[in-house]
Amino acid sequence: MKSIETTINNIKQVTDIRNTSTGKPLAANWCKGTGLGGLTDIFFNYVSITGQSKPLPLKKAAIIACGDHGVCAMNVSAYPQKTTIDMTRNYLVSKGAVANAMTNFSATDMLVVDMGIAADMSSLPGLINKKIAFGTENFVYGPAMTRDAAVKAIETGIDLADKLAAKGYNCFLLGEMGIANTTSSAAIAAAICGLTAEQATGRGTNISDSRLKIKIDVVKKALAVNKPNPADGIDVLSKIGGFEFGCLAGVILGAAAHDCLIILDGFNTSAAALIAQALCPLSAKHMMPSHLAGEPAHQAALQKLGLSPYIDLRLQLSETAGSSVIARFIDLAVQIYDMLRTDTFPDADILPDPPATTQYSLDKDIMSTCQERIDNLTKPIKCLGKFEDIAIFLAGVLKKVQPVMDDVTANKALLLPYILATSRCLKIPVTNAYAAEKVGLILIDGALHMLNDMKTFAEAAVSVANDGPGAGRQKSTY
Ligand SMILES: O=C(O)c1ccc[n+]([C@@H]2O[C@H](COP(=O)([O-])O)[C@@H](O)[C@H]2O)c1
Ligand SMILES: Cc1cc2nc[nH]c2cc1C
Repeated sequence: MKSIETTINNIKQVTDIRNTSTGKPLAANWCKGTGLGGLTDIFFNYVSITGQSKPLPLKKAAIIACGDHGVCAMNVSAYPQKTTIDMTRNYLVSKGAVANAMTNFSATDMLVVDMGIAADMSSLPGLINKKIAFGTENFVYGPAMTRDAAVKAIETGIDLADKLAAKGYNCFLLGEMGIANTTSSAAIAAAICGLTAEQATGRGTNISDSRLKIKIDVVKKALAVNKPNPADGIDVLSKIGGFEFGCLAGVILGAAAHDCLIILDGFNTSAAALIAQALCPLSAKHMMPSHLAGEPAHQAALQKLGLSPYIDLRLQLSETAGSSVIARFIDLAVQIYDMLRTDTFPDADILPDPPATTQYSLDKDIMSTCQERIDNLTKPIKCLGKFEDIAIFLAGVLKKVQPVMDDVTANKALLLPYILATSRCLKIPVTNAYAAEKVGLILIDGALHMLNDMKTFAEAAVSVANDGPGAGRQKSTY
């Protein structure tokens, strides 16, 4: 197993390939296209990080690190701690979680790692057992883990990345599962970005106002009791972190040392990234952001990392939902690049701003049945924002609770204005009509993967919410 220090020593600076002699032909080919908006940055960040002179499609691995948190005892989540076990089973047995749907959507191989679930998981087939302890200590009273355990968690992630890079993976998507871990990530962001507990703490799994008050107080106490040193990533991780965050920080360092791309996801993956950056500032240059999550400190965390999100889908999760979208956009950008290089990119209109809209006739009953199903899929309620809106809209237009991509293709002429409008989730919109249609269809494909690949709480035997808007709405019998 490689040490943190050896790994860090192998991480190189990333330079924008457009400023190098290898990159000039790439830039010249790409410039033949017009109206490619945010795809331009996505494409050049990918090739710059991976140092490719002939851009290739991605070979993607998702690492879902799972761990429990002693701080769960403070009543800071909308779900019982057992949900960490339930969801880990769901990834591997029922295969009905967001991470299953999204890795299907982005053709990503998924690995699930037990870094510290508070139960014996040894009988679960497919689970990579790297358990460090049965959950962290409650960091309100003292450090979450020892310094040695923090180092071990990071080195576990480095080792996973080393092995995957040796198999040819060049892109890493990060995911995590751990009830109460947004209390940890809020504390990490507060410590490293210099935020108050109030600024850093959000609703996580969508907790009520009363739990949010408790959670803010818990973060305040954790910072006062532990006094993490923001300049020392291991100190921060050991005092207020989680085993899964250590693993993901290690994956980032290991992947960066192999010139691989790391695509961040929600707030929790940014907390892991802040730890990696504290250990090795250069590692942040190997990361690409995806979406802006609902947690209030996500913006500050991304800013500290020097990143600006490409999309806003109102997602509140780190289960590869945002990173899968960016992975699909990279694959699209590589296809477009190939067409530009070979002069086969179709002539396309430049769209007006804003694009044309259409009034659709919507079946409200079908939409509310679809909404109920989505609320009962194994995820915190309302955490998939725009994906949920897209699926419900399509159900209403196509008059089918669970439409599929073939239904969209069969009704493409009708749906085209909606498809083009959907493409506008990119912060720098694509105005080329050909590319905008592809971008819109990718988002629709993601939404329909969520709707059709995910299982309900009852089907996957996952615990439902006991607080916030999910309580009562999510049913263990649905
Ligand atoms: O990463 C995010 O942006 C994010 C935001 C809200 C919730 N989560 C997920 O919800 C769980 C933690 O939420 P909580 O309320 O239990 O702290 C954990 O399993 C995360 O994967 C993740
Ligand atoms: C509560 C909950 C938290 C999660 N975190 C990641 N996936 C999740 C799914 C559920 C259901």
